[in-house]
Amino acid sequence: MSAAILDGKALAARIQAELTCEVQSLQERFGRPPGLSVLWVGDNPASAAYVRNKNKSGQAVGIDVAKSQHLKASLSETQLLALIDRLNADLTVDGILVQLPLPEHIDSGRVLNRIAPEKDVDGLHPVNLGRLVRGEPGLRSCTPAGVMRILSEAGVPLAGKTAVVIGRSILVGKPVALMLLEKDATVITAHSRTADLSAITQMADVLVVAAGRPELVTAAMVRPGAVVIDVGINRVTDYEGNSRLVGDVDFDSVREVAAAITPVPRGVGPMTVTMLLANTVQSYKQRLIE
Ligand SMILES: Nc1nc(=O)c2c([nH]1)NC[C@@H]1CN(c3ccc(C(=O)N[C@@H](CCC(=O)O)C(=O)O)cc3)C=[N+]21
Ligand SMILES: [Mg+2]
Repeated sequence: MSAAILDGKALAARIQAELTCEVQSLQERFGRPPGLSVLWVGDNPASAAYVRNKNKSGQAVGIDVAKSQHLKASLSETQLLALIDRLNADLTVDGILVQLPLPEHIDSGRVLNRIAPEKDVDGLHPVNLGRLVRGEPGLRSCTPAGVMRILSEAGVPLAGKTAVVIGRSILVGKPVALMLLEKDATVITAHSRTADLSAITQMADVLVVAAGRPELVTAAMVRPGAVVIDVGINRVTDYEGNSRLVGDVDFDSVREVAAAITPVPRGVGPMTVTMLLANTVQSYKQRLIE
């Protein structure tokens, strides 16, 4: 048996087409497009492609990304906080995203706390994370939201199922575990200190892998018929010196045992970007009403 491939890129394209129509009609009704400012500080090479995708896709659906900025690595924390204050006060900006990681000399917690919660399209402000914990509506982090959308579009049942999340980051592991719990899954969070990871992962009906370790999950760790969502994105160089992207899941072996699996690239990554755009539109509409 070979798993169904959950095509995140195709789903992303479909949702972005819907967003394009919606943005067009919002623009006509309210006289301005939704605005998104992506702030990229320094030159972390991994961030370049992601930031480019966010701005390019934003523009493609009609979101105004003119206030996105690439800032020099020597920018002080004080300068970054002052910039966020200006964007918070700017009525044409509906969404602010500070690309992580930030340079060492900047405290990312303090920066994320400064973003107005109603413009926090990354869903990382304590207010939005608190709303998630409490099961209240609010802006939800993009990668976890993308994972949940892939599962719902594929019709994967969650209530009463065992979901295992590998990884406990604030960007992915913790919020996705809460979202799975909200859908009545029995959720286990495994991480780098978990004893006998394989025994835990073999329990999973749904396995979400956000460990940040290339091809950590092999076929022997996966229960036959499980649904596997690979959040990892790692650039590796093979013995011939060729560079390629791999996930945290050994795709070629796991696809032989899983019922369904997301590829890397073209899996979760494009959905992360799409959920960012959806959050920006949500924030725009919310801010119009309030
Ligand atoms: N504040 C913040 N919010 C984030 O959401 C955030 C972040 N920081 N830091 C880094 C991670 C990573 N991330 C991705 C975005 C797009 C792709 C993406 O477009 N991937 C494509 C192409 C990948 C490629 O070709 O390099 C794919 O998987 O098919 C992947 C990963 C957002 N992140
Ligand atoms: Mg860890």
